[in-house]
Amino acid sequence: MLADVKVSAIQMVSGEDPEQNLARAEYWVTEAASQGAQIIALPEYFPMLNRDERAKFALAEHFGSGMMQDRLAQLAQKLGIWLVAGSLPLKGKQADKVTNTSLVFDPSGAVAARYDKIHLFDFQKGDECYQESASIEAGQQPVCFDTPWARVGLGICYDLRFPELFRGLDDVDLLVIPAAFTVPTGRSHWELLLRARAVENQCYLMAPAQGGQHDSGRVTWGHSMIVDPWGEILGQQDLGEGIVTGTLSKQRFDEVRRQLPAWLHRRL
Ligand SMILES: O=C(O)CCC(=O)C(=O)O
Repeated sequence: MLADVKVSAIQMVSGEDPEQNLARAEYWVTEAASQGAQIIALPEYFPMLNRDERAKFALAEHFGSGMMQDRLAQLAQKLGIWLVAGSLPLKGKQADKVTNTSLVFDPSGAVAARYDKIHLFDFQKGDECYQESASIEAGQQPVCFDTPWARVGLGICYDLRFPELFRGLDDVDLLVIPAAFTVPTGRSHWELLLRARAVENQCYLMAPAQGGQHDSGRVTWGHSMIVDPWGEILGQQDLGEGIVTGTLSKQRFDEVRRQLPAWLHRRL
């Protein structure tokens, strides 16, 4: 179903102040829209990247109401774009957990999709230690949604390592994977995994990331990227805030699947 469309991945270096981060996100999304992007995606935890789990709980909203969701809906509506709002914490079913959720707003400001991160990042290497499973309620459902140009599948950060999640989606044209990768894993695996997911699914992939030194002391890998169905990198930003824009081309998409019909050769 793909039709040509411009898309943008926003890279951020979110600090601890949600108001400041939201304002930066609004600025960059507006900038991307002014460059003609119709589908714009923010990174994981764009409203706040913090080591303090309690701050995440304080920020979490109920699904369907709250300042962050209102601002994002208004932004999508004002600009007339599809906004994949990276991820933000929403209140979970369990009182002691939140979800790590990507909300998608359509140009009317309505929520077109909700994806809760399925695979939780528990990791220990040197100084870097994360235990997402202690505070995050895992999602259960793979999610994709349709825009007028493309069917889009969603994943968040660590999900990138689980190819079966994306293979299970219904023939998407574009994968959007907001992230905040660590430096050691990013250096070794980020580009490799992004390009592999694009090549094996023969689709476009856009990965908006956190990238740089954050107020909290955390450092993230960045390298936001747009990859085409052949695995070529259409654009990337190493570190710091900015926009990566690219055009999804129907001609290129069809050509890759025609020349190398691996998608058709799957043994389901
Ligand atoms: O998979 C990785 O290496 C990083 C994942 C991560 O940072 C996350 O899911 O928050």
